[in-house]
Amino acid sequence: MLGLSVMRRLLISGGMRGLRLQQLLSEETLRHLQTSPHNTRHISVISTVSLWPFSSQPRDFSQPNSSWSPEMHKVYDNYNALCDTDIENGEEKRGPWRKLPSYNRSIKYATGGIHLSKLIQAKARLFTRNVKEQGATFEYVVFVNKEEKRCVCVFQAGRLLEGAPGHVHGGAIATMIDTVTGTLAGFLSGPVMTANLNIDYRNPMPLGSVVLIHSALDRIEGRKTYITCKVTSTDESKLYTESTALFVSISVGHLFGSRN
Ligand SMILES: CCCCCCCCCCCCCC(=O)SCCNC(=O)CCNC(=O)[C@H](O)C(C)(C)COP(=O)(O)OP(=O)(O)OC[C@H]1O[C@@H](n2cnc3c(N)ncnc32)[C@H](O)[C@@H]1OP(=O)(O)O
Repeated sequence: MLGLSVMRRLLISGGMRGLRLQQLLSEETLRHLQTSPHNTRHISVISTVSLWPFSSQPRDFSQPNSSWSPEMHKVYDNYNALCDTDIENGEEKRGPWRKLPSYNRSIKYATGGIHLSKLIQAKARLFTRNVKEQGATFEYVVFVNKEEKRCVCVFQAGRLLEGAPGHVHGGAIATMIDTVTGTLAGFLSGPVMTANLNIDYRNPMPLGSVVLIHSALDRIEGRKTYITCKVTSTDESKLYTESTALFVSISVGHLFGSRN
């Protein structure tokens, strides 16, 4: 095993494939973290700690896999095509749509001070990405439109998400709504937490369905970001749920118990 000083030199020289926090967060989240005076101390602690240098590239769960139904593939392909880069007069032109990568945890194998050890638990996993069997629970990909301040998630509900017989559990649907609205709020406003989530369940969602979760910014008032959300069939003819969500911007210190 390499000594710590050797590993540190390899990391500094860029000779290893160690991942940094900056590579795992969206540009917007990092910008908010770095510009907020509340976060300066925590981000400087976190960002200087490289992750375990021998870890491989984390798996991006938003990539197609063999559990996806033909419908899931088709809708994914349609939205993915919107993310293509065009070449105009020799210049790369990027449209407003972007596919977001998705990992099963945000920070891996970091070592550090008391703040990090409180936040980072080696065995912690993102709730929606913690089942190894592909297709068993939450299969989803989020596409964001930065200009229109909205996003669309393509979601295939696996068999382990059963609630009412043959149908998706209301809590699993709520989880996906929280995830998608939270992703949009975080994309637009930086670090946030869900303060309020209201859901009207309009129609039962059959297990194995592929649905679209449409989420859009309603308004931002100071620290409050209000998001609306609708879950529909892929042809948008059937409405499964309607919801509204409130996210409140937090400082990183809030996660450590600070109210400042
Ligand atoms: C990092 C990378 C990760 C990868 C990501 C993967 C994506 C996954 C995405 C997953 C996403 C999953 C995300 C999750 O699941 S987050 C987990 C679920 N959420 C929580 O645990 C949050 C718990 N609550 C709190 O921590 C605090 O209460 C918060 C932070 C929300 C506010 O406490 P704070 O002390 O900071 O603020 P404040 O109390 O002064 O309030 C501020 C303003 O807000 C208004 N207000 C507050 N609450 C409510 C309410 N219920 N209805 C209406 N209004 C409310 C309040 O009146 C005030 O308004 P105004 O007086 O200013 O007008």
